[in-house]
Amino acid sequence: MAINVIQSVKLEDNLNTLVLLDQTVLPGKTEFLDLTTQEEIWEAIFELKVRGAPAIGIAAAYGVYLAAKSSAAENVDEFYQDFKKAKDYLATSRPTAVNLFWALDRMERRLKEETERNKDVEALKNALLEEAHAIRDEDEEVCKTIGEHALTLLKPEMGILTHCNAGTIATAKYGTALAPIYLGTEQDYNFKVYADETRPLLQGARLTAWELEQAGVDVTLICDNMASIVMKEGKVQAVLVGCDRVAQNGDTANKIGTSGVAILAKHYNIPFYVCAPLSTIDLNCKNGDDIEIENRGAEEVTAKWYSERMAPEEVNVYNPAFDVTDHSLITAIITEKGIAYPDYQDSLKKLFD
Ligand SMILES: CSC[C@@H](O)[C@@H](O)C(=O)COP(=O)(O)O
Repeated sequence: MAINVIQSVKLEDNLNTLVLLDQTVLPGKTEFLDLTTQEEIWEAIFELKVRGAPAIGIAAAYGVYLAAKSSAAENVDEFYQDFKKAKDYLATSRPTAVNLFWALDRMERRLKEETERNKDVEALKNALLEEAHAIRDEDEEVCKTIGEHALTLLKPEMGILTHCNAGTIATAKYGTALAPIYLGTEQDYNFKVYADETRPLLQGARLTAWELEQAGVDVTLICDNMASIVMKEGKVQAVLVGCDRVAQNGDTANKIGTSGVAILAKHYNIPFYVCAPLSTIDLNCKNGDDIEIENRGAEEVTAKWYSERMAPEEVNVYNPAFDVTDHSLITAIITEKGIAYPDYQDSLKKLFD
C-alpha cells in the first residue's frame, strides 16, 4: 500500500520508553521523542506532540503502563493506588477526544479483572502491557476496516475534501478519514484530495498534505476559507473527516472548523461523511452539548508559527480547539462495524449490540 509507514506511537528500549513522532515539528523535521515519565507523556499529549483521538488513546495506554511499571508497590492495593493516580493525572491532559478516557478506562478494567485472578504485582504489570499493545494493534485493524467501508461510498476520480488530520500518524496506522484514500489509491482511484490548512495549528497543511504527498496522492492544500469556492466550482464530490467524540444522537465534535465545512457541504449538496471508530462514539453523551470543548492558549492564534507577531499583544482571543457538527448535517457515520445512517440515535446504538 502507498501508505507512509511511520509509526507515530511505539514502545521501545526494552519496553521502557514511549517513542513518539513529534507532530509539532512536521513537516520540516521528522523527530522522535523518548519519553519515560507520566509527566513527559502528559505534556506531549497537551502540547499536541502526539495528537488525533486514537493516537492520544494509545499514548495514554502506554503512559499509564509505564507509570504503573515504575511503581515500587509490593502489594495489589498499593499498586492499584499508584495506577489510579497516574490514570487520573493522564486523563487531565486533554478533554475532548473520548479515546483518551476510553483507553484509560479499558486499562483499569483489565487491571481489575487481572487482580481477581492474580495477586502478583509483576503479573499485573504484564497484563497492563498486554492491554496497551492490544489497544494499539486493534486500532490498526479498526482503521483498515473503516477505510474499506468508506471506500464503498466513493468512486474513482472523485474530489474529496478533508479537514485537520485524521491520517496514519493520528492512529496506529491507515488513519480514519484518510484510510479510504490510501485504499483507493492502491486501486488506482485517482482521488483529488483538497486538504484544508486547519487554522490555528495547521494540521491540514503540516500533516495531511505531507502524509498524502509522501504516499503519492494528488493533494491540493487550501486555506480554510477556500472550501466554499472549491465546492462551488464542482471540485468536491465528498467530504471525509475524523472525529474526537460522537454523541448518542450523532452530533460530532471534531477539529474547529469542521462544522462550517459541513454547513457548506449541505449548501452545495455534497455528502459529508464522519469516520469514527467505536472507541470515539460516546453513548454517555446525549448530544453535542454534553461534549466538553477544549479551549487553548491565545498564542496558538497570535504567534505560534511565526517569528513576527500576527496580532497585537493584548488582543482578546477565543481559541476553541473543536466544534460540534450537528447530526442533521452528517450524511453517514462510518465505523468498523458498518455504516450508520440517520436516525443516529437508533443506528449508532445498534452498532454496539
Ligand atoms: C483520526 S484523528 C480524528 C480527530 O482526532 C482529528 O480529526 C482531530 O480533530 C484532531 O485534533 P487535534 O487537536 O489535532 O488532536
